[in-house]
Amino acid sequence: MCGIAGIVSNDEVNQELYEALTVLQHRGQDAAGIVTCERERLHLRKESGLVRDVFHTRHMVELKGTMGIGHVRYPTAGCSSTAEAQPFYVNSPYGISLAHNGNLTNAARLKRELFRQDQRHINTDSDSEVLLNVFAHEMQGIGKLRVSPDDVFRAVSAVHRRCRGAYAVVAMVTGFGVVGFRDPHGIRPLVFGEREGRFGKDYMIASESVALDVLGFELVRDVAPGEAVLIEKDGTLHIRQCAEHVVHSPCIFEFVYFARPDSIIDDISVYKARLRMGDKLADKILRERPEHDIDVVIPIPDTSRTSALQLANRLGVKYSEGFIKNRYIGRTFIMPGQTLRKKSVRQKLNAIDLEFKGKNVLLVDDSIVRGTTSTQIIQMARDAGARKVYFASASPPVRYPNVYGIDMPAVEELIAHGRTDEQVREALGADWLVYQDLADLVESVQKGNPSIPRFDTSCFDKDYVTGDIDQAYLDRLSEHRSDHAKAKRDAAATAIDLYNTV
Ligand SMILES: O=P(O)(O)OC[C@H]1O[C@H](OP(=O)(O)OP(=O)(O)O)[C@H](O)[C@@H]1O
Ligand SMILES: NC(=O)CC[C@H](N)C(=O)O
Ligand SMILES: [Mg+2]
Repeated sequence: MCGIAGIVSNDEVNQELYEALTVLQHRGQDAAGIVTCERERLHLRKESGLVRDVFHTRHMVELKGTMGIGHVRYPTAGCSSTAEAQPFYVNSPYGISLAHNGNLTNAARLKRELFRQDQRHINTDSDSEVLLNVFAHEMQGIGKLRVSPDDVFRAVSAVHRRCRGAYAVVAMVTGFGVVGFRDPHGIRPLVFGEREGRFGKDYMIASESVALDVLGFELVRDVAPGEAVLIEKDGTLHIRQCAEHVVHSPCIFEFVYFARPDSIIDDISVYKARLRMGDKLADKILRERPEHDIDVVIPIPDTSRTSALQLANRLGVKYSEGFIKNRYIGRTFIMPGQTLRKKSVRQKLNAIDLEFKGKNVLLVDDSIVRGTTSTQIIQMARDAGARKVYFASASPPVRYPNVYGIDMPAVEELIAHGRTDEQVREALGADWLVYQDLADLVESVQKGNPSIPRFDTSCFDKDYVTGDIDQAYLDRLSEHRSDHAKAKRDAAATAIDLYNTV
């Protein structure tokens, strides 16, 4: 999952883009980048690392201009090399830069097409570079010196015809404006907002509404699936639906784990959705074990806190913060490589023994994916003296790869793949394991906006909303992106790119 942001303002945007990326850091910890436009000149800084490590004062002063876009990356294609940090840039036509959240499912075919038909060179294995070049090629077709909003919208329509998969995008056309668009399924989130600037309106497009809140922008609404929102450099706003067929089906995992609870996605409060997940899970526990002997409910910080609290309330059982999280360690699930993820869980979480000693504890997490967190946490609860360790997951078992921008490519890495719930319980070492039912999860989220017809739930049920995923695709994905394959590729990667401020 990546975070993207774009701002067109009356004032310099460097500091605000930096702040926006900091607020979106939970969506990507691997690399960060900002490109700004000062009249006809672009300024770029991107590098591997967290936002606070990538941008130093010397970079910030160079990032001049009143419009720009930014990106925080969590790789789901290609490798972790700095060469694949975003925004990407092509000089022709017009000088276009682009930041992408999601994952194209037909990137390999498009890459061949771009080379053979469009005579374009793609220098990395990133699907986002492919996406930029498709967009650029369609803009090339305009064949005019000056771009108009119609031209940009036509190019976005062509992107929708050629690209498959998930893409929430901000792109900047040098000297012209910033455009945000979302794939026709609206798999990844994208919102826009406005604010009264010094000489007129300022606009911002971002992955999550929390970035608008923090920067003082008023949320206007979500960018609709297939829609494009274009802000010209003078602040003129244009909006157009650019897709022919739209089936809104956002990724449900955003609500389970990725998004911040204080964000509103597709008119659904992530916080409230998580509270409802807690309610539903409590109801299931009461159904399955009306005579349960749980003494205390303990969340696994951070993400499960919201649903765990509600679950405890509903059960009428004490809630306790028995694990303390080191605030300087990031999210472990989106770290690259299993060795680092494993080590980081222990560095990140520590138990307060007295909350466990002699008690039957119910540990609650939002999800169990590889089982890295839950296996260690259960052991820590036992080491802290718990009598019984029960485990509840606010989402169903993750059994299938995600192909839309979450890096879970290889089924053999998923602890629930090929295992019954009982076998997972055994593998985790828990005394009891309860998973949320998929129908309950969907209901928890959908209740916030019943007009959304469906959600992408593919990692739970193998039903891929774009309809273009078969077993051969999943096999190729697993071969290319398993932890093992990635480690090999990352070691070999080199950086060749546009001049990068150092
Ligand atoms: O089964 P796993 O492969 O371990 O993945 C699932 C865990 O990873 C995530 O936590 P993470 O530490 O990434 O972030 P958080 O602090 O937001 O909970 C998620 O909240 C689960 O705790
Ligand atoms: N998580 C994402 O959205 C990743 C975007 C893009 N596929 C990349 O790997 O850089
Ligand atoms: Mg967690």
